[in-house]
Formats: sequence, C-alpha cells, structure tokens
Amino acid sequence: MIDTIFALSSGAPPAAIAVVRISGPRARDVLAALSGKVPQARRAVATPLYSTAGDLLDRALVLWLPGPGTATGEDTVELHLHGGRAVVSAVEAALAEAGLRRAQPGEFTRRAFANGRIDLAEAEGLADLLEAETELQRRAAMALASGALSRTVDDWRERVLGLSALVEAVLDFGDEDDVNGFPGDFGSRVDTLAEDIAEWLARPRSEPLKAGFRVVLAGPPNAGKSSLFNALLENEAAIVSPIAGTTRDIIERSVAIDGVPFTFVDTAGLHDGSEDAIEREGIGRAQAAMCNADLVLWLGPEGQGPDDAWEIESKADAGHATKASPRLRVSASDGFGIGELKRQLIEHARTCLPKPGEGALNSRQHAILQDAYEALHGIDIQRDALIVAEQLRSARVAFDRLTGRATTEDMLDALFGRFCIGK
Ligand SMILES: Nc1nc2c(ncn2[C@@H]2O[C@H](COP(=O)(O)OP(=O)(O)OP(=O)(O)O)[C@@H](O)[C@H]2O)c(=O)[nH]1
Ligand SMILES: [K+]
Ligand SMILES: [Mg+2]
Repeated sequence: MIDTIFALSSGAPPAAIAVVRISGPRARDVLAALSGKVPQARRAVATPLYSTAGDLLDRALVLWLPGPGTATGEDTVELHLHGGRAVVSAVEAALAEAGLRRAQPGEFTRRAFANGRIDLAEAEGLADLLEAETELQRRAAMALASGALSRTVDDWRERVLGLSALVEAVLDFGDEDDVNGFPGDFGSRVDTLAEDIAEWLARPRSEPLKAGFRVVLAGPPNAGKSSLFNALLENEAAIVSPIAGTTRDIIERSVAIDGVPFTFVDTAGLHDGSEDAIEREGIGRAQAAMCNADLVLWLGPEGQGPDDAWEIESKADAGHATKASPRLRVSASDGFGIGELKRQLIEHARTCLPKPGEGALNSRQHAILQDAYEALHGIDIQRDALIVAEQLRSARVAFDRLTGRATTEDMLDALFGRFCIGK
C-alpha cells in the first residue's frame, strides 16, 4: 500500500497558523482518530484534536478532502493548527505514532504528477513559482505553472497524431506508384506546426530570468568600475580606493530593479604585463566574466571593449572626456547619469528576458523542442511514407518527454528535489 505522508506545509513556526498536510489512503482514518469524527468533505470545521492517550493536542480547523479531486490526487487532510512550535511538534508526533511518514521535499507535488494532476512542465513552473523573487519571475512561472506550455504541447501532439494517422492510411492503402499519396494539405500542415514550434524556440529563455540579467563592469584599473557597481546597487558592496588593482576577485550581487532581476558583476582592472600572480589571476577571471555576460559596461578606451559592449564614460563630474561618442556619461561620485543608465538597462534587459505572462522554455525544454522541430522540419513528403512516419513519431516522443509522459527517474528526482518539504 502507498504510504500516507504528512508535512508542515506552511512556513517555520512560530506563526499565527501552521498548516499540516496529510496525503494518502489513511488520511481519513487518521483524522477520525485525532478528532473522533470525519467532517463533511470540503468544509472547514473547528474541532479539538486528541492524542491516542487522550491528551488534547490543539483546537484546530480541519479539512477533509477526498481524492481524486485534490492537489495530490489522493485523499487529503489539512490541519490548520495554532502555529506554536510545541503544538506543531505534538501533532506531528501523534501522526508519526499513527504510522504516517514524514514527506520528502516535493513529495506532495511528485504524487500530483504521478496521479496525473499536473504534468512535468507545470511542475517545473510550480518549482519556479516558489523560487520567484521578482515580479517578472513570478509572472513567467505562473504562465508555466498554469499550463501555458502544457496546453500548447498537447495541441501540437494532437496535430502530430492526426498527421501520423494520415501517413498510416497512405502506408495501408497507398498505391506504390503514387508518390503523392499524401493529402494535398499534408505538407503545409507539417510546415505550420514546425513554424509554431520555431516561434517558441525563438523566445528568450527562462534561465536568465532566474539568475538575473548579467551585467559585467569591465575596463582598466581605476576606471571607476567598483564605484559604478556600488552606485548601481545602492550599496557599498565593493572596495573603492585610488590604488590601481584594488579589485582582484569577481564580485557578484543580484538585485531587482523595477521588478527586473539583474546580477551585476564587478571585475579586476584589465592591463597587460602584470607581474603580480594574484592580479593576473584576477584579470583572467575578469575576461571569463566578460564572455559570460549578457551585457558588458565598458569603462575602458573607446572601441577596445568586447563587441556589443556599452561604452560608458565614467567620472563625468571630473570632466573626463576620453570617448568621442559614449553611449552614456555617468558619475558615481555625484550620481549624474546613474538613473538614465538604470532606465536603459531595464529597457534592454526586458527585451532579452521572457515577456511578462508569456511562457518561456528552460534549457531542458528548449533542447527537447529543438528535436521535435528538427524532426518535423526535415519531413520531405516526396520520400518514403515510412520515413515520414518515423519523423512524426520522433516529434511525438519529444512532446511526451517535455510533458513527462516519458521521463526518467533521475530527471524526476532532480526536479522534485527542488521543492521544499511540505510541497
Ligand atoms: N571624481 C570621481 N572619482 C571617481 C568616480 N568614480 C570613481 N572615482 C575614483 O576613482 C578611483 C578608482 O575608483 P574604483 O571604483 O576603485 O575603480 P576601479 O575601476 O574599481 O579600480 P580597480 O578595482 O583598481 O581596477 C577612486 O579613487 C574613486 O574614488 C567618479 O565618478 N568621479
Ligand atoms: K581602484
Ligand atoms: Mg574595483
């Protein structure tokens, strides 16, 4: 028999209320044992809870939620307790004594997936939603969690199955001499499907949304990188000094500006012929950071930064005018241009990050959809119908991997391990 599991699903006590969730075949019996009765389904009822020894544990609000129409798909009970540590421990002890098991992280969600209540793309969205720290992250995760990708993939899958059925008909009844055994619109239906997938593939990916849009400050020693870094963060995170070579390590800080997640990266000043081994290591790290940037703010000599870097004239208050046509002039000392720089960064990052409310693919999903796209894109109806059938099958298999109709245990362990206990 499946274990019946329980966990504190609300935050750490003490708090006003603590919600303990129970899921599994014994949920109802355990509730009956604790409260002496089972309330009407889906109605919140206030009731005292007792241990097997007859001690009053708490007066709680309880919910009896019979499966399969529940979050996990199983019989579920919610106990809304007074949120003191000792109250929660006493109730948890009573549940353990009744033979229930503490849930693993993500186990409730894993059961929801196993019981078909959510698919893999929705579970991934849910994990993102719980981790979301900024408004943009929340809205992207919400779109996935509420099934935006899942519904789209289901539609694609149906269309592929329809096409496969047509190919089967050609295989069963086709005249061997007739190369055009496919219906007239077959090719265009394949093309339209491939284009619909290509539209999702072309969208910004979800990873930069999680890690923050990565802005690296680079340039020679004493260019004012750390000063600008601190000004952007509004925090004296990095050491600033008139001594060239102050910054050695990479310094990273994440911050949301106007709901847009950024990670700013301060680096060691770049220059040739350093004798100092530590400084040389710092310069190597700075160069690697520039390669991994979504955007480089270049504070060095004009035209010597990476392609696509933004040319920034720093120390504008001190009358610095080393660049003929900087994108922006700023001063970390008096704040000149910092607001405008932030405004432009937000505008630029928004175009590179998923649009609010629009589903974005993570790299796992992107790689799988790429397979589906290639299978469909490669279809040539002049070729043998058997080959066409095989390509359609590969596309369908890819869709199934995406929604979790076909997955491996490792993949599931990795995903559900991201959840906290109680979810
Ligand atoms: N007047 C003026 N001085 C600045 C400004 N920004 C930085 N400085 C000064 O320039 C010097 C170097 O600043 P840092 O921010 O340490 O420069 P850095 O590029 O991080 O230097 P390294 O880490 O050594 O490569 C310090 O003395 C700062 O006070 C500015 O906007 N105006
Ligand atoms: K310095
Ligand atoms: Mg510095």
